[in-house]
Amino acid sequence: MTNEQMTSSETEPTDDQPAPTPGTGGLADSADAGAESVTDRTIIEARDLDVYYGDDQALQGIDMEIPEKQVTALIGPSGCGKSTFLRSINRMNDLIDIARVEGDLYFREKNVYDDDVDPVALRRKIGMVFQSPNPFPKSIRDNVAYGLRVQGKDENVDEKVRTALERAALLEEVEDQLDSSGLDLSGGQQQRLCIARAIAPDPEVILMDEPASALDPIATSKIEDLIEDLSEEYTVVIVTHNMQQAARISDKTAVFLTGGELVEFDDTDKIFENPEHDRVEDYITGKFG
Ligand SMILES: Nc1ncnc2c1ncn2[C@@H]1O[C@H](COP(=O)(O)OP(=O)(O)OP(=O)(O)O)[C@@H](O)[C@H]1O
Repeated sequence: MTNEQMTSSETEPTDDQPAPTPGTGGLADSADAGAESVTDRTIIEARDLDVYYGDDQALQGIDMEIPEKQVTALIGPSGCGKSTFLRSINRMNDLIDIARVEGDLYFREKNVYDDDVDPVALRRKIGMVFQSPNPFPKSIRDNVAYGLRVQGKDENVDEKVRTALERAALLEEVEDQLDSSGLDLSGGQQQRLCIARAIAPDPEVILMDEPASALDPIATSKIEDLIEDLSEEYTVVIVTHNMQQAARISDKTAVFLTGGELVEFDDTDKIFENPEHDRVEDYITGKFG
């Protein structure tokens, strides 16, 4: 995007949207952005976003406004572009050689694809949890401390590790074994450890790509409870194949359909009880997908 294409809201600080400060990778500081609790303020906005892999288009003209400190679920049949959209938010698609993004993706009104945005700084603010739990072959403590040390946030590491484990609803279970390997935990505990690792550096947004799909029902239910709790402090965007899960835990739901189109985005209750589009109703009621 060129400067000519920028709107004034991206170039001029406003009362509730200060200009990015130096040393923050081109992004505004969360402290600057205000710390009020639940709001309907948009934190992430896609405008006419297209993503291609080589010549194949995976997302078409996506427009979406994701509210802060709420849970937004991305649902839709396999291959419709949910993970691609998730990865475009924190520029994980940059790591895929053939991926190309067109259009705009704003994080707190700053286009994350602008030249002055450092993707590594962006990923500090927008963390990610993957489908399969992937702890490092390190101790529980070092798994959680990893992100802090990488970012030079190495003061009071032990306290920050405990806080992150507590926020991830894992501290009670592992308190006496912080020096044991993260790989010795159960699958559900490993996933909560990965969530603790993601939240230790205190991001603003947590992206989750089917975080419970490899877990049993009890571990899944713990992760769902945790996601609801996390949304008091963080914005959560979650890809799920499980429609009941989306209905249970999300405030907003985006329905993508084949071809990489966002067909409907609304309050979760509206999507599941009275969707606008027949294709969404057919998908929700299991007629396809
Ligand atoms: N690394 C890649 N290289 C090439 N094509 C890709 C890549 N990742 C995804 N695609 C293609 O982009 C389209 C969207 O894929 P994506 O994984 O985003 O969909 P999805 O809705 O998350 O699917 P699923 O529910 O099966 O995980 C698919 O056609 C897929 O084959």
